[in-house]
Amino acid sequence: MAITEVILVGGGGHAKVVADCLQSQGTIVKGFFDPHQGNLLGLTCLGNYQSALHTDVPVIIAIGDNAVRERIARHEVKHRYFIAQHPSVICSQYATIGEGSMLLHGAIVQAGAVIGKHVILNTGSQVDHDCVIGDYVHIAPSAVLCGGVEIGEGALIGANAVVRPKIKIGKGVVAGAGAVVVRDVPDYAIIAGNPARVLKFNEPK
Ligand SMILES: CC(=O)SCCNC(=O)CCNC(=O)[C@H](O)C(C)(C)COP(=O)(O)OP(=O)(O)OC[C@H]1O[C@@H](n2cnc3c(N)ncnc32)[C@H](O)[C@@H]1OP(=O)(O)O
Repeated sequence: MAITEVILVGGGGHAKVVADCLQSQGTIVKGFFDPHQGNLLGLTCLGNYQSALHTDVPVIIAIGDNAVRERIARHEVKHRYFIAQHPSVICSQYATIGEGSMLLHGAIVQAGAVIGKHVILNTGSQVDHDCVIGDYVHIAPSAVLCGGVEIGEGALIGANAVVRPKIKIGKGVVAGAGAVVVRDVPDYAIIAGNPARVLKFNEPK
């Protein structure tokens, strides 16, 4: 089997988890691009984000911040994007996964789910049947999306949140850690609690 090489864009905490995930799936992480040139599991820093424009090795934008990940994907880096999928992930053969997405340790994706581009399905998150997840979304650790949930572009579903079946969550929404989402959520709302209520709204992009 051919050994795949990948380069990460980003060198923070999320990149650390993604690098570990990639190595666990047998992929060689050649290094990372990061303006801060931090220490990432002993990997080689290859320069800042601009340097990433010049690589032809497949890339993953391993940055947890949805807006930054989107900005880099849209404007700065034009690449072949790789999908990270830890060996512990359970992903239905009837699900589709967009380029650049990261399915981290223990995530579960069920039949009929459609996952967009550059999405993070973080540790132990669950995306059940027929969910539709927009580009640049982050489903945080242990969050649970019941069947048929729709999540708009760039939303963050916080750690351990639960979303009831067939709920529609707008773009740019932030659902707080532990939120229990029982009704549809408008674009850019920040919600929290059980049942989740709107705290305020983010500025639309
Ligand atoms: C690997 C990883 O680390 S992935 C990381 C994933 N990230 C997360 O899960 C974090 C998600 N973010 C949150 O939960 C945040 O607390 C947010 C977005 C809900 C709110 O953040 P902020 O806008 O900064 O609000 P702030 O902290 O000022 O709190 C505002 C009020 O909401 C309450 N509140 C904040 N978060 C929550 C929450 N998760 N559940 C219930 N209430 C909350 C606060 O107690 C406060 O109440 P008060 O006004 O009565 O004092």
